Amino acid sequence: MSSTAPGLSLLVVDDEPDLRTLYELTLLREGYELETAGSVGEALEHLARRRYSAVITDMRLPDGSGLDILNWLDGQGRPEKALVITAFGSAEGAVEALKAGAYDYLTKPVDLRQFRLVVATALGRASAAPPAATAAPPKPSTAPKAAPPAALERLAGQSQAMQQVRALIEKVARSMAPVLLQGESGTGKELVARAIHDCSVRLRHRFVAVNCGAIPEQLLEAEFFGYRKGAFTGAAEDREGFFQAADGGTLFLDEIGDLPLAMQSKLLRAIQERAVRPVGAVTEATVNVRIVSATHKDLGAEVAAGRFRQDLFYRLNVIQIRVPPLRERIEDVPLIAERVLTRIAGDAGVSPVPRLTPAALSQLARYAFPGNVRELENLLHRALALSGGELIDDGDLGLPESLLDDSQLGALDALEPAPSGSAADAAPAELPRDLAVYLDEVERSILLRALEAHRFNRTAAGASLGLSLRQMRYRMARLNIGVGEG
Ligand SMILES: Nc1ncnc2c1ncn2[C@@H]1O[C@H](COP(=O)(O)OP(=O)(O)OP(=O)(O)O)[C@@H](O)[C@H]1O
Repeated sequence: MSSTAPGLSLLVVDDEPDLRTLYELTLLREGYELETAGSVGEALEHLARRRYSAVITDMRLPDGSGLDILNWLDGQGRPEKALVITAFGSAEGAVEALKAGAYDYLTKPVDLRQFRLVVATALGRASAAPPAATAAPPKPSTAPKAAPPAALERLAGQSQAMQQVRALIEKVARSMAPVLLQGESGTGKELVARAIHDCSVRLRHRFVAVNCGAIPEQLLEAEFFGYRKGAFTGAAEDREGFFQAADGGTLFLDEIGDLPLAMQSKLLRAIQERAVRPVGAVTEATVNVRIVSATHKDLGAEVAAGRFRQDLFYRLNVIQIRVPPLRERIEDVPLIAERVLTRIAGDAGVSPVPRLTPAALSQLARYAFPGNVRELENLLHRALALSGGELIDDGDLGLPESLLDDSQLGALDALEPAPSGSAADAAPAELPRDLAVYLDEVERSILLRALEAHRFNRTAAGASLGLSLRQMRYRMARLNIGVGEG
C-alpha cells in the first residue's frame, strides 16, 4: 500500500545494489521521495546539491565510512537526521555512530519492519503503536519542530556546569541514543531525563520513570514487560509493562545500578531486539522506546566488581551526562532557591513569595549539601514554615554552625593535606556547654541529612553511614526522628 509523505525526502547510501533496491522499494512504498548513492563521494555530491529529511547510510563504504558522512553533516550544521546501518554484532560501530550524532542505527541483516519504524520515528511520523505491515499509513507528526525552552528552564542555574548540561540535553534530545545520567542523589537527574524527553520528538508520548531499586526482584520481569491473564496466580487480566507504556516515548530507568544481574540480561535483550515478550505470552511485540538511565554509583566500578553486565553498560552508556553535585555549582543556589520558594509558596498559597536575606544566602553558600537540590528544597520547606514572614533569615535555615565549619574545613582539607593537626582541631572554637546535647544535635543533623539524601529510606541512609537498619532504627528512635520528617 502506498501513502504520501509530502516533503519527506531520503538519501540512501549503500554500495550493494541489491540492498539499495531493497531499501528503495521499502521506502517508496511508504511514500517517501528517495535518492540513492553508492559511496561517500557520491553521497556528498548529492548533499551539496540539496537537503533531505534524512540520510540512511551503511557504515562500510568503498571510499570511506558512514562516519565521514555524519561528520560532514555535523561540520556543515545540516539538519538532516542520520540513520546508520552497522554490521551484525558490531556494537562498537553503533555506539560510535550514535556518538557522532546519528539519530539511530540498524543492524544487518536489516529487519524491514524495524527499518520502516526507525525511519518513521526519525521523521516524527511514528504513532505510539508501531503500525503492522498491513496497517494504515503512519499518522503525520504532531510533534513540535522546535524544542520548547520551558523544558530546559525548569533546570534553574546559570553556572557553567548547568549551562553545559542544558546544551547537552538539547543536543542529545535530537537522537535515539541511550543516555546515562551520572550524579549524586538529589542532583536533578530525573529533571534532566524529563527535559531530554520534552525537547525530543517523543514529547507527545509518555515519559515513564522507573526506580529500579524499588521493585521486588520477583516482580521485575512482569513490571518491565507486562503479563498475560493467567500467567501466574493473581494475574487476573492482561497488563502492560513499562516498555509498552513508554512506547513511542522515553523510559527513564533510575538507579539502574540496583538492577539484579538476571534482569540486566533481560533488559539488554529487550534493548537490542527492540521487542519485549510479556510474561505468559507466546510472541514478542515490537516497542519503540528511548532509554535514559541514571545512577549515583560508579557503574564502571560495578562492572569491574562483576555486579553489572559490561555489555549492558556499554549499551546504556552511549552518551553520558554528569549532573554535578550542588556544592560544585554553589553559585546556582540563589536561583534554584528562588525557583523552589516560588513553587512552595504557590502550593501553600503564600503571597508574596518569601525572599532569602543576604545572611541566609551566605550561610547556604557555606554548606556542602550532601543531599543536593532535594536537600535544599527540604531545607527551604522547613525555613518557610519557621519564618512565617516575607524574609527567610539565616536563623530560619536551621543549619548548625558546626556543619558549616565542617564543610569549610572539608573544602580546605581537600586543597592541602592537613599538616599535623588532630581531629580536635576540627571542632568549633567555642566549647559546647553540654557535650551530650551538642553531640546529639550533630548526630541528629547527620542522620536527617542521610535520610533526606536517600528519600527517607532508612536502610539506604543507614548503609551510607555504615549502620545496619537495626542501628539506624535505634538511633532514630533515641533522637526522636520520625520517617518523613522535613
Ligand atoms: N536545577 C534545578 N532547578 C530547579 N529544581 C531542581 C533542579 N535540580 C533539581 N531540582 C529539584 O530537586 C529535586 C530532586 O531532583 P531529582 O529528583 O531530579 O534528582 P535525582 O538526581 O533524580 O535524585 P535521585 O537520584 O535521588 O533519584 C526535584 O524536586 C527537582 O525538581
